[in-house]
Amino acid sequence: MKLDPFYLIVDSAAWIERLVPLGVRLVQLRIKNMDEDGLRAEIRKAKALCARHHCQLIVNDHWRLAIEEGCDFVHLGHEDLRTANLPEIQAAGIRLGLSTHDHAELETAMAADPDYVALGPVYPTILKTMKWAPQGLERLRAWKDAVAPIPLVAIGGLNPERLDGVFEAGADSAAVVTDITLNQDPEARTAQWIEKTEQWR
Ligand SMILES: Cc1ncc(COP(=O)(O)OP(=O)(O)O)c(N)n1
Ligand SMILES: Cc1nc(C(=O)O)sc1CCOP(=O)(O)O
Ligand SMILES: [Mg+2]
Repeated sequence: MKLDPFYLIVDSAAWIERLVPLGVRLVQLRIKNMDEDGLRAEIRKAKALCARHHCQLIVNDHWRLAIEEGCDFVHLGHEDLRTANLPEIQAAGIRLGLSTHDHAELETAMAADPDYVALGPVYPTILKTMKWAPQGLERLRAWKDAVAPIPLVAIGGLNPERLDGVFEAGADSAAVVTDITLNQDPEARTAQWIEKTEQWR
C-alpha cells in the first residue's frame, strides 16, 4: 500500500474543511475529550469532506465509531491496542496504522499485521508530553529496516526543512500537526508541504 508522503493530522472536521480542499490526500482526525455524539458528528462530517476531495481519512483512537460510520482506516497507539478488538477491526475490513515508540511496541505492532507503522517523536514535539526522548534519524532508519515493506510514518516536530532527512532515512510519509495548525498562515503552510513532498509522491 502506498501512503501519501504528506500526512496531515487535525482535531476537527472544520480543519479538514479548511485544508483538505487545497490538495491534501491523507488526513487523520485526532479528537480528544469529546462526547460520543460530538465525535460521531465530527467523523461523519470528516468522512463526507474527504470523500468529496479524494482524501484518505484516518480516524484516531475511536475505532468502533469509525466502523459504525463506515470509515475504512483507523490509527491506534499501544494503549489503544490494550482495549481495541483487533479481530473486529480486521473483520470489518478496516485498515490499521499503529504507533510505536520502542522495540517492545514495535514487536506488538508487527504482530498485529498493520497497514503502516509510525515512529515518533522523531524530533521534540510541543503537541503533547511524551515519555520518549526524540528518536532521531538513525532510529528511523533502523525502523525502516524492521518494518519494510510495510510503510513507515515519521511523526513529531516535523517541518518542511526536516523532510529531506526523514525521507532519506526511509520514511514513506511524514505526519504533522502544529507546524501547520499553529502556523500564522495554515493554508500557505499546507501548500508548502504539498509542494515539498511532491518529489516523494
Ligand atoms: C501517524 C500517527 N502516529 C502516532 C500517533 C500517536 O498515537 P497514540 O500513541 O495513540 O497517541 P494519540 O495520538 O492517540 O494521543 C498518531 N495519532 N498518529
Ligand atoms: C500525536 C503525536 N504522536 C506522536 C508519537 O510520537 O507517537 S508525536 C505526536 C505529535 C505530533 O505533533 P507535531 O507535528 O506538532 O509535533
Ligand atoms: Mg491513540
